[in-house]
Amino acid sequence: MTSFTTLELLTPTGPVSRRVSLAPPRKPTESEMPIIDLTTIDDGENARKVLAEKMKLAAENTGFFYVSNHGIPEKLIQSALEQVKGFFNQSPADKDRVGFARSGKSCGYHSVGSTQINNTETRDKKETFSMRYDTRIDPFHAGKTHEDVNSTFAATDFVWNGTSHLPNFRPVLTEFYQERLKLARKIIRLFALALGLPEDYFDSIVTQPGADAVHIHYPGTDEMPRNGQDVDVGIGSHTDIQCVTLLWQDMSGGLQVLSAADEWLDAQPIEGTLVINIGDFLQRLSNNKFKSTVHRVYNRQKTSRYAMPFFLGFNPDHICEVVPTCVDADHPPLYEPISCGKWREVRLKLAETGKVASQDKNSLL
Ligand SMILES: O=C(O)CCC(=O)C(=O)O
Ligand SMILES: [Fe+2]
Repeated sequence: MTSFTTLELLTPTGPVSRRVSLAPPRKPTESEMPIIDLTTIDDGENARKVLAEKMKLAAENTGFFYVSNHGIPEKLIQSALEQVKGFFNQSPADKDRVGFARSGKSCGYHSVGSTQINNTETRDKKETFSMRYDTRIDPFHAGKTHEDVNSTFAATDFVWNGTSHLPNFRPVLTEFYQERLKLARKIIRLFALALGLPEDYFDSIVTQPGADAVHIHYPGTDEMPRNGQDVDVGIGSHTDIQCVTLLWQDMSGGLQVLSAADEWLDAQPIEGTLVINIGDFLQRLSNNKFKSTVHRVYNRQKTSRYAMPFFLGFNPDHICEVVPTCVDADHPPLYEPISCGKWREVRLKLAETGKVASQDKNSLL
């Protein structure tokens, strides 16, 4: 008989207790995590409608799928990985020069164990280097003068100044960020089609989006802890906050996705693919049609695991409501309008403190 434990999870409607299987993760079925081939993504709207239909099925099922032929050169991904390894191989003091708190808490370095995304699991056994959206590197704004809408220019300059001794770190990570931003904008167009909307429906609200790139190192483990205890979780059970996540993972394995039946699925790495998943904000806008699904990572091997997720949100100040195609007399909107920036802030505060400020309570409805 399957046995279960209970985890507290942060969901779009606030924290909930959820029954979760203790059985080892199983392989997902084809429809739980399909592979969608993006070769035809630039071939015209009819070709994109075919892709969008496949994405819709995945979005309504587990909210997780793989994409192949996504157009980001493998060579660029491998160069980014080399740079990221070089960064993490530095001394703790060198990494702390670009510490998250020092940068103004919007980008930079988090050390191993400094975060705990889920309070019912262990601290997260990972270290990260995060980049935030910066208009100056957005190909969409090339050749324009820039206003610092998010007040992050100083923070991003701070982290690049603190890594300038790693000569290719900034240019390679910037190029990789730009490629993912372009791909994420194409993917959000496919999601618009998948929601029965015109494909340019979201275009005007991804011009200066909340778009974060995180580079993660999960250290290996030398031996299994004694007394039947498991190793610490790499990143605890959570849902992603914004709209769409594009995840590159190395071949280590360890990413687990919670099925509708509360069982863990093994989102095994597939060479040449990215994993795409839906975040809470897109679930809100879709009136829960699209699923923002709980996932976590364990690195149980002796060697390091590396992963590089990219999170796309909308322009932070734009107030968004449930989209018209997901509302009718039988399906009234389940959520109040809110901006993606405010939503992110409320969710991060909730993750940090376990509480929502009373003036923000309505935002979580
Ligand atoms: O490392 C991974 O494969 C996933 C990381 C993740 O879920 C996250 O950063 O939100
Ligand atoms: Fe995640």
